[in-house]
Amino acid sequence: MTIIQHQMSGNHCFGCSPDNPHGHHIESRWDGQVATCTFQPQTWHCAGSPNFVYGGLIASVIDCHSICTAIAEAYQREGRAIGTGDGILYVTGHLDIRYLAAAPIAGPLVLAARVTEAGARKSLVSCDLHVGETLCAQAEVVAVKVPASWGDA
Ligand SMILES: CCCCCCCCCCCCCCCC(=O)SCCNC(=O)CCNC(=O)[C@H](O)C(C)(C)COP(=O)(O)OP(=O)(O)OC[C@H]1O[C@@H](n2cnc3c(N)ncnc32)[C@H](O)[C@@H]1OP(=O)(O)O
Repeated sequence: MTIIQHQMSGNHCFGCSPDNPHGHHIESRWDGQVATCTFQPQTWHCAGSPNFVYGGLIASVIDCHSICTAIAEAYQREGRAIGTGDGILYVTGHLDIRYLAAAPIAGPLVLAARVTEAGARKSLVSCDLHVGETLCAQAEVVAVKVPASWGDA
């Protein structure tokens, strides 16, 4: 399965660049419809309780995974392999997360995202985050298309 982040160059993102030494290095696997991601939280990613994952970390991995899903789907819609030809870039316009159950720090966090609506300037992405059988968070993300030059600004 294609790892979205491995197909793109010039990515400095804290959440998903393979090259940011301080980042989360998430990897989003795209099957053409759904992108999945597994993230192993560390003990220091905890919330007030040492047993549960910090909500901001959950938002961070959902954000990156969802935007990369929007990017992958946009390349596919144009009939191009990810990262080929003129660059396609989306940013987060809106991130709406419902935290449904505390996520155990033992993890792993398992994310699944899909584009539910795609337009010329924006895509809507729906993302579920499970730990084991438990749906811990559910998000709706508005991904807004920006010029590729945004990545260099
Ligand atoms: C290719 C080169 C390689 C580069 C290297 C590779 C990198 C590869 C991986 C990167 C992965 C990064 C993953 C991390 C993602 C972040 O963390 S991005 C950082 C956080 N986000 C930001 O900083 C965005 C800041 N905001 C902005 O720049 C601008 O407000 C936006 C979001 C671009 C919108 O600009 P705008 O000119 O207002 O857009 P506008 O034309 O008015 O709206 C377009 C559409 O989006 C909708 N929209 C706009 N804003 C919103 C909003 N906030 N809520 C809802 N809808 C909205 C509008 O209603 C409109 O919809 P339609 O009318 O078309 O239906």
